[in-house]
Amino acid sequence: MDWMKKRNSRKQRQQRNSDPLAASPAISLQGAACAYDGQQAVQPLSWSVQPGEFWVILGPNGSGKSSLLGLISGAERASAGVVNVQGRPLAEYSRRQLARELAVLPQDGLPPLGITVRDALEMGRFPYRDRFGRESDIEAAKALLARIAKRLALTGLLSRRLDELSGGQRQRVALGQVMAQQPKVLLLDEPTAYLDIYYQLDMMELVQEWRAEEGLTVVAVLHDLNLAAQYAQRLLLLREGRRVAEGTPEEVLTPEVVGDLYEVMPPIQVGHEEIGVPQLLFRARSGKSGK
Ligand SMILES: Nc1ncnc2c1ncn2[C@@H]1O[C@H](COP(=O)(O)OP(=O)(O)OP(=O)(O)O)[C@@H](O)[C@H]1O
Repeated sequence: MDWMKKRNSRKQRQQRNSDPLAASPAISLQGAACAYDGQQAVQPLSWSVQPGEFWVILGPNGSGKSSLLGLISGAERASAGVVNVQGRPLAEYSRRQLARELAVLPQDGLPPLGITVRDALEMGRFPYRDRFGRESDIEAAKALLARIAKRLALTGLLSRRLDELSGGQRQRVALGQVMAQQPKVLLLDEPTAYLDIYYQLDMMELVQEWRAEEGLTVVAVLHDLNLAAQYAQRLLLLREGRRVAEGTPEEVLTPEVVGDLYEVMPPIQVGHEEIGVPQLLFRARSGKSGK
């Protein structure tokens, strides 16, 4: 029987090798740049994100983080180079095809519209509807939305209008909407910007769980370095549209690198006993607070 096992594993290897997507990064940039009216917001960048990885992009205001997400999502056209998603150049995707592969959760989530939570979740299914707005398997779609609502504790809110929800609840609905889209890659642009600590952790935990269960690839822009250190497997640090560092939180979030990047006093690094990742305490330039 050994020969059979060997033959099967050889066959599997060959199948993997002959499948051009099998070894593809989820996202790859080759010299990709973004410019507005000739001003470079992202300098030519080559960068790869492997399937299932959790990346966080960090950098000061105006360093090109959102522009980089825009390049990956196709919201911004590359002024140079190539962007591939799931092994295929962005330019080759139709809008619907891309929406099945990649979803974006913006900073302000969903606006406080008069539509219900149920409607908002259903809107996430747009890449799977035909031109008459029908799903090919209505029952499966209903079951999916019910699972998502349960998971996000939205079941009791399905008939509520978005303008009757808190900002934190609306951000949860926004996450539910992108979950309904069933993407393989999720881009998050400061998803916790307007949330209190409870909802910040809640949002990051939900994304982390989704990633762990379904092998989702995640790229998030965050301003909170300590939150980034807790969730990211890898960090990309930008300044003036250029990569200044890349690596694990332990490798990258050193007091020197962070102090230099944000032009602040090098923060005090404390090892968090429970979670085992570096956490940073910032201090005013004078070394005193409140002055
Ligand atoms: N639509 C636009 N038109 C012209 N310039 C733009 C546009 N969007 C961004 N920029 C410029 O590109 C540069 C990078 O901006 P970007 O928003 O990508 O930075 P960021 O790191 O996401 O900033 P922040 O942390 O403040 O959100 C900035 O100089 C900004 O002024």
